[in-house]
Amino acid sequence: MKIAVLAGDGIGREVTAEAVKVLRAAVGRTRPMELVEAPIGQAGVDLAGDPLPPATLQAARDADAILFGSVGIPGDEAIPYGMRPGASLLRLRKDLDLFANFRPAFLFPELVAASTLKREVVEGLDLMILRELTGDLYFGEPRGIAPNAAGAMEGFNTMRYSEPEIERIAHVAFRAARGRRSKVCSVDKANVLETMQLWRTVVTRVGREYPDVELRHLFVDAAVMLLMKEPKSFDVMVMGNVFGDILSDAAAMLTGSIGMLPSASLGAGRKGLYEPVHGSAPDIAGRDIANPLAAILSAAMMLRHSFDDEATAARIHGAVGRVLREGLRTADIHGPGTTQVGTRTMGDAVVEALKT
Ligand SMILES: NC(=O)c1ccc[n+]([C@@H]2O[C@H](COP(=O)([O-])OP(=O)(O)OC[C@H]3O[C@@H](n4cnc5c(N)ncnc54)[C@H](O)[C@@H]3O)[C@@H](O)[C@H]2O)c1
Ligand SMILES: CC(C)[C@H](C(=O)O)[C@@H](O)C(=O)O
Ligand SMILES: [Mg+2]
Repeated sequence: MKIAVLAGDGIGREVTAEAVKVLRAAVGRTRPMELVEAPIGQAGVDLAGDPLPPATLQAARDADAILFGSVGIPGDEAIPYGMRPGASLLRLRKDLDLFANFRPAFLFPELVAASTLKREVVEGLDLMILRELTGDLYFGEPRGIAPNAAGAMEGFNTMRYSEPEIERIAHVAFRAARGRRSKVCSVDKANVLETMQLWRTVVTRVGREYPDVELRHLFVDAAVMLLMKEPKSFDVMVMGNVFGDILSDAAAMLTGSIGMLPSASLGAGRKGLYEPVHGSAPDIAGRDIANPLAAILSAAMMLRHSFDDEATAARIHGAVGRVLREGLRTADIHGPGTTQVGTRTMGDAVVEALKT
């Protein structure tokens, strides 16, 4: 198992350290594991003058899987695109053609009280947001800021999806649904945008190859509303890059905290990039208070998808559940009757729970 560890910036470093700790403890001596650490994001700029240094890209290409933390620094939205920490992650996803981003929103029973919604609305929640990750406004050309014909500065980005790009993510959605509750909800904005009109046409056509899977279409505005109103009515929700970015953070409120949401970015093969959905959280970085469970659960997804080790993945999931049952909580999910702990203590507790 060759794993590139790209911890990045801010709390990315703190939570990745805990994920690595848990990974080492869970895998133990059962398989040889080589961890290759490399800088990315602002850490890449500081060390090598590039948010994605060539050596880091090479380490990611050479690895069987990538464990990613988060990238970003305060005010980075003002940095030119190429040098912006976030651009490193986008380049990596594109270079490795990791087009299918699985963002499960699963509510641990112990965290029902931490959810923003009422118990009956969220109890037992288990939905999968599948976000297309290498197209859309994120990568469409032309893009930029330039003077327009009237001499005013104009910012522009292009929403683009080709038929093959939509087809491949649609197939992933229907196949994923077959292993779950056989329902796909495709989220678009076909009532306004041509790109999304094509999206709906292609998803509908691909859906005919999966007559056993129920297909429903929603416009993104209604989808967000229904996600909050009746989240348990969904199974797999498939959507483009931009809507997936937004809806997955919204889903965090159903599961108690963004610190609970892991993700897997996959391509055609077994290789994947695994990262918490959250960012570098500069507001809490360096204080040992970030929730490391999303990163730890991302490591479990890595074992499942890249190394076909369902048993160890399930052990990690079980250990997280046990720690929550014991009442341990980081600040973001802390409430009455629970014990607040820091990032490192939470990681240690998961390692301990693996032994029982
Ligand atoms: N995948 C990534 O690397 C990624 C994802 C999102 C944002 N970012 C970057 O991160 C930086 C900050 O962005 P943001 O503030 O919009 O989003 P963020 O996800 O970093 O933080 C949003 C809020 O959630 C909290 N939070 C996030 N993760 C948490 C955790 N594990 N435990 C407890 N609380 C947590 C933060 O304290 C903050 O209040 C920006 O530079 C942004 O571009 C990176
Ligand atoms: C940091 C940023 C580029 C990234 C995205 O928008 O994809 C993040 O928000 C995410 O959700 O992974
Ligand atoms: Mg995001």
